Amino acid sequence: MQMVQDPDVPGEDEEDSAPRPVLPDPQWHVGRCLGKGSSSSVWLVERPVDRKRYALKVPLGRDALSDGFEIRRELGILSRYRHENLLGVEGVLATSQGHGLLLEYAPGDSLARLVAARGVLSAGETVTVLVAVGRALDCLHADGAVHGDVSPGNVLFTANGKPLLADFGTGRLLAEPGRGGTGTPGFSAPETALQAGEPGEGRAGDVFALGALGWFMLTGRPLVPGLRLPLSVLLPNLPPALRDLVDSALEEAPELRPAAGVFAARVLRACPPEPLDLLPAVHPSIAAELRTRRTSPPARSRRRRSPGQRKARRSPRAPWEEPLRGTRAAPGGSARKTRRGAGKTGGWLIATALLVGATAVLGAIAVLAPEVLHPDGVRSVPAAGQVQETAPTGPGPEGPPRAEPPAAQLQPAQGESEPTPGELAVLAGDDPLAAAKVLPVLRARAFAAGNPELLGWVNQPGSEVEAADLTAVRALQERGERLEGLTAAVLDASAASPLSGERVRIAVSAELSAWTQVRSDGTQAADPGAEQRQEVLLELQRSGGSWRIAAVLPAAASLQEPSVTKR
Ligand SMILES: Nc1ncnc2c1ncn2[C@@H]1O[C@H](COP(=O)(O)OP(=O)(O)OP(=O)(O)O)[C@@H](O)[C@H]1O
Repeated sequence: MQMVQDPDVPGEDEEDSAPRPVLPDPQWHVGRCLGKGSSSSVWLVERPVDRKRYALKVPLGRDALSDGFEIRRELGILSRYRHENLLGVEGVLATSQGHGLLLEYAPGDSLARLVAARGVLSAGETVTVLVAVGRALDCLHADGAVHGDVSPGNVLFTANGKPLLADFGTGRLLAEPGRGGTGTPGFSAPETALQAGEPGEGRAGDVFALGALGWFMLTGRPLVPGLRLPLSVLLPNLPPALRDLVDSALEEAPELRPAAGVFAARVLRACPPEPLDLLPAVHPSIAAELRTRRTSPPARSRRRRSPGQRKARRSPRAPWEEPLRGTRAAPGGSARKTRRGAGKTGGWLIATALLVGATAVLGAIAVLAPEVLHPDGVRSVPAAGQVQETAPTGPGPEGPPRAEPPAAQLQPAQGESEPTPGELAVLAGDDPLAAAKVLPVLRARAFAAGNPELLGWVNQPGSEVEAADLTAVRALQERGERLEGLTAAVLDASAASPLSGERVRIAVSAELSAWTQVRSDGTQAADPGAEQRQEVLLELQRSGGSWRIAAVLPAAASLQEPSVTKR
């Protein structure tokens, strides 16, 4: 399985290198390091007298959080925001490294670590996270507050698999003075840098980040801003309603994005939520505590139900809202344990869950992202009523892609596999502005033909944009599909950095035509894509005597030099 290395996930060594805080108050015991961010390390602390566990977030620089009075005042404000999907802020503790924030402990670790350990999540698991984070944001937005850094490192899980949105306000408390609030690359809205400091405007930015979170969970990668392809290309088996909702949250225009609460409610209706399989990501000492692993495949009763019963089932609930297995409602509404209650779940549950959980995860990956399971080989995804032959692709992780089309009908038409001599001359020339006008055209042609070979001329080897494009075009190629009619026209290209040197930035205004996603037999495979106008910043790199795209950034990134920075 392809592991995704996320910048939010600290390695073991990195965590070990964080200085262990000493607490003057003897009633606290400091345990293992839970994680390390850019400005703080987080430690498990326990109060042996009542065995209560918390997470203690301590600044990495001693100067931060030195003013205990100011911190307590701010915490007073933060503690106004209470929601079941917001990580609780419990208080302040003096440590050898300044004041630390006492937080609710989330044993299930972070979404960043989960995706790094497992790769893509299933549609149902994605729904579980999106609904929770959407509801937490709705709570903040209703009070005029904005989170500002919704990202996988800031989504944590309880042992029940309930997602908790973390770092609301506390990130700001611990950050060094002068560090901006532009969010995390891949999760910040195109307009974020432009709107910094404008109160109220950030709500749509939070919704964009929520959509980017959905993209991240479903594809296993952060969004590459700019010329983004629709999810229908990458994940044709995704429930269309969920796909459309994620796309709607990622709309370029903030006013077109839904409100967080509306988004959460619609996502919950779009696809049944599933409990998260957290086991691969948690610390070994936590495995026995987890209550989230699936003990059976998503249940579908074969019994016929009356229309009334069907209606009752249709009211969707997030998994953490359901009564735990082994509990039933006692008279008076409270839940009490049955003979197979909590604490007796033991080895059989773990063993069954390991087996079923692993199968479910692999199944989800096979359906949603076959390239994750078969990075170098074609796994055919038959269209409705069709059986396709499979054939191996070439290896080619480095340099121009060498994937071979699996069947004769997938061969690109003459002239679609290479740039024209005129285009080649521009790419090899001295004018990056001219190259910036050709590269998006070639890129669109690669998608129109379902031909990854062309991308070897377009994207810088080893770049994120190359990986994302190859994944998408190979997915199309495997299915024998193409985006018929897709063309790109660059309306304007202007320098966003000095044009001397081997790496330059060009602001590009491009228009993508409408297209139809068609199978090799000409039938339509997904809803047609609409024409779109996009403003992006292309980072071009000249290597091997030719200009290629090294990164695609939101247009707003031109305001930040040298690249988008994380708060
Ligand atoms: N309450 C918690 N319970 C369990 N683990 C936690 C908790 N808070 C943080 N962690 C772990 O520590 C990691 C780092 O925490 P966090 O991201 O809050 O630090 P940070 O300094 O704010 O990071 P950044 O500024 O880079 O966003 C998290 O990704 C998570 O793995």
